[in-house]
Amino acid sequence: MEFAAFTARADDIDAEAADLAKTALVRDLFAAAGDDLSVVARFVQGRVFPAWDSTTLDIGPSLCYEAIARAAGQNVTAAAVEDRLAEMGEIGDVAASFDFGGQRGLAAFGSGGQSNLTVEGVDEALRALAAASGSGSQDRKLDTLFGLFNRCSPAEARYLARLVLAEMRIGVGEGTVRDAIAEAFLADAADAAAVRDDDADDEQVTAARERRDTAIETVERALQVSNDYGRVAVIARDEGETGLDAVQLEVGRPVQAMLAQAGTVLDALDAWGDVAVETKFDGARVQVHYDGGSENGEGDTDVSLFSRNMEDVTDALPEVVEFVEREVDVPVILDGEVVAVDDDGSPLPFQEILRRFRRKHDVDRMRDEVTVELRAFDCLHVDGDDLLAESVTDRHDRLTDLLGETDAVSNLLLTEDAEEIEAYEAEALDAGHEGIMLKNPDAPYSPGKRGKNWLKRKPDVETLDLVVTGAEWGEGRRATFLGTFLVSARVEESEDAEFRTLGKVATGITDERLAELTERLEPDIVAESGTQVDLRPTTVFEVGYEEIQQSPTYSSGYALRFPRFVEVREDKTPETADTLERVERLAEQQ
Ligand SMILES: Nc1ncnc2c1ncn2[C@@H]1O[C@H](COP(=O)(O)OP(=O)(O)OP(=O)(O)O)[C@@H](O)[C@H]1O
Repeated sequence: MEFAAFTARADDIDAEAADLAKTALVRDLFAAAGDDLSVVARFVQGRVFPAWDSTTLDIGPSLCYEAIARAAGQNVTAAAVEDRLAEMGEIGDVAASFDFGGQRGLAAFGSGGQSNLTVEGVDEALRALAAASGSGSQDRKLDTLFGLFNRCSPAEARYLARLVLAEMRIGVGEGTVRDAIAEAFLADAADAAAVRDDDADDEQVTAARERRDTAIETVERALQVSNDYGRVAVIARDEGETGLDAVQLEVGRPVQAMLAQAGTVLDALDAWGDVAVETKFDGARVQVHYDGGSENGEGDTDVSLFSRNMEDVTDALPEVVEFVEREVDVPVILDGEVVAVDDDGSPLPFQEILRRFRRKHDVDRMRDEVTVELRAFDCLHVDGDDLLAESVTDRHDRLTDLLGETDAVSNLLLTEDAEEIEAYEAEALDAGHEGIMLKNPDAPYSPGKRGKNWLKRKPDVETLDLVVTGAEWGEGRRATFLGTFLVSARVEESEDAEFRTLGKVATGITDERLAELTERLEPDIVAESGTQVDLRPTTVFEVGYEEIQQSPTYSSGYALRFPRFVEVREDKTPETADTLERVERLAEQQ
């Protein structure tokens, strides 16, 4: 395909505002792309390389301005290009505003005022440019880019500049490309697309939409698995649905990470009954690919580690590479978090992992300063089996089969009991983790999706300022601390400060804080029975919660679900703490 033909269609796509009509134009472009289909499917999104490939062109804006300036002629400097950019606001428009290649339409172009650039030629040139490395590589990049601009018509220059800086600005996102692939090459979607434009009756339109949606899902799955729009477009055209269904994960090619939404324990229990609960590790997401140790040439590591953005971070994390090589002997793709830990394996603050995560220099020196470890929580592939469609629990079983029940694997609790979740959360927070994740135990792994199947437990929106009226001594290593605090609301009308109990708070308090609180509250103990103590009301806690429930357990007639310690309200006294009336009001508003 001529590059000029591609850019003319890009202009048409840009000019079309309606989503469906835009998709139809992209579909027609794909249908006309012939041998260049895979490149066109990427270029249309401003990509030269597939998403799984972390190769970059490594062309910064200034190199691009310099190349444009050179192609624009002797009197134009990079500074002048920048000035024009400040005026016009967008590099494509700037590139299109210059007269490249001397006598446009004569010597520089072939017959008919066309440049002789092809989509394939531009792709090859850009790939060669990306591969340039070592001394003088920036100069070679500049030369190649200058050569390309020098041959461009204004419309071509507009899109070349945008392609090089990875933003096409024609309003074509991943969804448009996916739908266009389905419409161009899968019979069901094409047929459905035709129906939607007609004056068909509702039933026909619904049936057509369903056929189109099914076809789109087929494309979507193949895209999720391969992360390669070009390859999927070609498979859809040449092998149809059967070919797309056969697309498999490939070890070494990262998959988009599944993401979480904020949610509550009660949301999770309501929606799924059983909940898979895990620690939320406070580190950096990492996807581990290991080819099982097959022969792959001298000294090459066969473990690759990718960040959440699919950037290759293998060299920064040698401990994780060594761990995988030591513990695993089959091909795998694992999902997890890499955390910084102290000598006991306890988690260190998030800032510490940032000192290691993308590091390119001094890795060995930093390795001595900050120790990192893998915490795997999911398993996408083991020894030839793709597991994306399996449930959370089955995938986790495969993970423990692989690595055993060690610190390197999340400890998954399957429960329908809110109190068990509360206890799990308390333990996770005590151990210094960020919190908990709640997962639908039956859910598949949906790459790139921020769906409702993974919830990160939401911080409490509403808090109450409650008086501490009792406590319990802890157990084991915490036997000398007050560990659980009974919190109460003030009865507004009461003459002599009356308080009604509302719940027990044990979650969200570090050991250090417990020691402080014990020291502070011990003088207030007025009665003791077993591990339980009554306290003179002096101290106000800010307490978070998920829900207020009617309950006979406490004297207020209410109970807080998932109460959590937030802070001591040093600025409040029991007289200014929240009242039972406020609690009642909040309970009604839920
Ligand atoms: N057990 C776990 N299961 C899934 N994700 C976990 C787990 N432990 C830690 N995580 C991390 O939690 C992230 C989701 O939580 P969070 O939303 O706080 O992450 P973020 O990157 O700060 O924000 P966001 O994902 O909303 O952009 C995951 O991407 C993963 O890195």
